Amino acid sequence: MSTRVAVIGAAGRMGSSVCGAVEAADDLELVGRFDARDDLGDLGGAEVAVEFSVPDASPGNVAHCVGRGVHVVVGTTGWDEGRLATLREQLSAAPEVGVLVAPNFAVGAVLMMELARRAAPFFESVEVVELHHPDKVDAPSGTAARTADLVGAAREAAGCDPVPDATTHDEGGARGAVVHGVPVHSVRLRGLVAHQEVLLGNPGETLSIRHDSLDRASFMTGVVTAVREVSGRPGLTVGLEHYLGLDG
Ligand SMILES: NC(=O)C1=CN([C@@H]2O[C@H](COP(=O)(O)OP(=O)(O)OC[C@H]3O[C@@H](n4cnc5c(N)ncnc54)[C@H](OP(=O)(O)O)[C@@H]3O)[C@@H](O)[C@H]2O)C=CC1
Ligand SMILES: O=C(O)C1=N[C@H](C(=O)O)C[C@H](O)C1
Repeated sequence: MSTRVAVIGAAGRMGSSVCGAVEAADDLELVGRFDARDDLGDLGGAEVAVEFSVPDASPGNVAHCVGRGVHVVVGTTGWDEGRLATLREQLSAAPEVGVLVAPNFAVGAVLMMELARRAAPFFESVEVVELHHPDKVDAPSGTAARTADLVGAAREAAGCDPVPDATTHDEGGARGAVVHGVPVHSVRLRGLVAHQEVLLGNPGETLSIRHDSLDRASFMTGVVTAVREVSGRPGLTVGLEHYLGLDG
């Protein structure tokens, strides 16, 4: 039997790719495409919804799905701690529903974040550079914010000093946004898709960990895996690493 799937944000760059990936999978059936201004209603009878819209709309869309007992795979950015806490409350009233919020569905990007988290306590300096297509509306990227959070927490737990930085004058913000003590720099360039480099430095050596999504196909294996598994993982999961067995 096929799993019935609805896509929210279906006309967008990611949504349209996800519709294609669902249609190409023998065990999945695309039962609804929803976009801005559409009434989500009963989500076309879907068992699982995939949500790739815009940061301001995503929490409302996900709450709608949870309220109807529909499992959700969420790729939209902007899910800060406050939004996640509200979602956890909503899920406590629907304990059978599974929601995965993942800032990046590319397997290589998940590995990049994990490698950066593990490497960060061994270096004095760490900075994140994310590079994306110029139609992206949010900065820093969700992946960069998550990477900086993981790296910052790992360094805190290991008792690392703050990253060294003698800057005293930065009126233009050239040193980037600081997330969990980690400088994050955002590049927007025509021709790019989604790229990130984590730079680590010690006296006499540097380590660069880079991931490149050259095509949105890079996200589809992760999305389809999540669609297949989300109903078996009730409650809130943050990060695809938990579905890939990388959380041990
Ligand atoms: N987790 C991951 O692996 C990835 C995450 N992303 C994230 O996914 C999100 C979407 O990216 P992308 O596809 O490039 O963006 P797009 O702008 O191409 O697509 C977003 C779509 O959502 C629609 N939309 C706007 N408001 C609503 C609403 N209230 N309900 C439903 N749909 C709505 C937009 O319609 P309209 O244009 O008419 O406003 C548009 O069609 C971003 O947050 C991005 O960062 C992107 C790639 C990978
Ligand atoms: O908007 C994008 O394109 C992407 N958004 C996500 C993010 O903000 O991290 C994932 C990936 O980087 C592509």
